[in-house]
Order: sequence, then C-alpha cells, then structure tokens
Amino acid sequence: MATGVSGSVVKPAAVRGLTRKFGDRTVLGGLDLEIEPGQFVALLGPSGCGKSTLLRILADLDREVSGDVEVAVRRAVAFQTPRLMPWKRVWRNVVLGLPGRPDKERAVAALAEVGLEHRVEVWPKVLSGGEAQRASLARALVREPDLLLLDEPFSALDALTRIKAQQLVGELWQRHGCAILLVTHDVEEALLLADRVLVMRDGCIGFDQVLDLERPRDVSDPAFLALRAELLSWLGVGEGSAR
Ligand SMILES: Nc1ncnc2c1ncn2[C@@H]1O[C@H](COP(=O)(O)OP(=O)(O)OP(=O)(O)O)[C@@H](O)[C@H]1O
Repeated sequence: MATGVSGSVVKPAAVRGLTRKFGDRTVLGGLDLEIEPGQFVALLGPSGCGKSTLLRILADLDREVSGDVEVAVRRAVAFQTPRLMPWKRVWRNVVLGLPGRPDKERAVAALAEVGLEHRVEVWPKVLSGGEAQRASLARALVREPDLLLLDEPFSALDALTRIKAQQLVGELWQRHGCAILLVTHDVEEALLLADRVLVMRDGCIGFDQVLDLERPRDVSDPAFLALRAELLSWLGVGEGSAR
C-alpha cells in the first residue's frame, strides 16, 4: 500500500488500484481515478456502493486500504451534516484547526462569502440547517483547498434551500478554482453542477464522462435530458419510473 499527499500538486487526486474491504466484503475493488486541477466531479451510485468510503479515503480519514492514493495536501471536506462544534462560536468553528492564532478576519471573510456575515458571533445552535451547511462550506473554503470533498452536502436541506446551496457551491467553485468531488444521489444536481460525472458500480468507476454542456445548464436541453436518462439507467432507474 502507498498512501500519500502531493505537495506540488499535479493532480488533486490520483488513485490507482484502490481496494477497501470491510471483513469479507470488498467495497472498493481496485478502483482507479484521477481528478484534474479545478475539475468539478460528481460521483453517483446506488446506496451502499462505496461513495462515502472513497471520499473518506481521499480525506485521509481512512487508511485501511491497499493501492496507491495521492491527494493534494490542501484539501477540505464538508459532510451531509455540518459537524460544527456547539461550544464554539460560528467564526471560531470556521478557523478551527488552522495553524496559528484563530484569525477572526479570515473567518469573517469566509463567512461573508457564503452570506453569513451576520452570523459571525452566534453559537451554532442558532443557525438554520441551510446556514449551518453554509458555515461548514466556509470552514472548508477558508483552508483554500486544491481539492474540496463534498459528501451529500445538500441532502438534508429543504428543496428551496437546496437550490440556493447548489447555486452557492457553483459560484464558490468558479471563484476559488479548486477541484471538487461531490458525492450525490441526485442526477440533476450532478448535471447542473459538474464538469464530469462518475457512477460507481461493483467497487469501481463504471461510468465516467466529461460533460459537453454549456453553463448555465438548461434542464430542458435535449443533451441534458439524454445524459439524465443515461445516468438514471446506470443507476437502475428507468425513464418514467418514480424517483
Ligand atoms: N466502518 C465500516 N465498517 C463496516 N462496513 C462499513 C463501514 N463503512 C462502510 N461500510 C460498508 O461499506 C459499504 C459502502 O458504504 P458507503 O457509506 O461508502 O456507501 P455509500 O455509497 O456512500 O452509501 P449511501 O449512498 O447510502 O451513503 C456499505 O455496505 C457499508 O455498510
């Protein structure tokens, strides 16, 4: 096994032959993946196929693997739940874990970027679900990552908040230029946001396509609809079936 971090980043992530077993069960079976600098990659796949497992490995939260894993030193993660420390004010959460003295100015700038300049001093429990998730994004971005790992960050949000959060992530990505790996269950979300869509199957990447769709994406564009149908069929959901 070789895991490592690349200081001078050529690829934000380069994975070769990655295998992860839990007991007798092989969840990742020799997976290969390279992510290009600045690329927005969406990762789809049926529940339990190993998406979060892959993301945790890229985040260096799991090293019980075989294969080669090289990931940019500067990476950050935002999870499905915001995971803010309830005993620290929002701004302190944003810069938590950064080296040196807590830099309030930096935290305030990051919070302003996600529209939370009015929430700098409050405790996390005061935040709405959408605000907490934005604070979690600010905490990730303040690290100026080369690779931002997002594990279903919108799935717990109501429909309207979710649309706003998706737009925000799209804007932040364009501004920061970091590569993003977004784990999602939502085919439309993947097609609205990503440059490239992956579908996991049998412990590997089964479908891997760079999207040739103009931005902003048009959900009524025939090319968008064709890709949507193709992805749904990869996910075992036929067109016209209830989602
Ligand atoms: N720490 C663990 N110990 C044992 N099994 C685990 C562990 N973590 C994950 N698994 C198993 O690995 C498989 C893949 O889990 P993972 O969470 O990566 O799937 P997923 O594709 O992200 O699923 P979902 O879309 O439902 O979140 C599942 O069968 C899960 O039960």
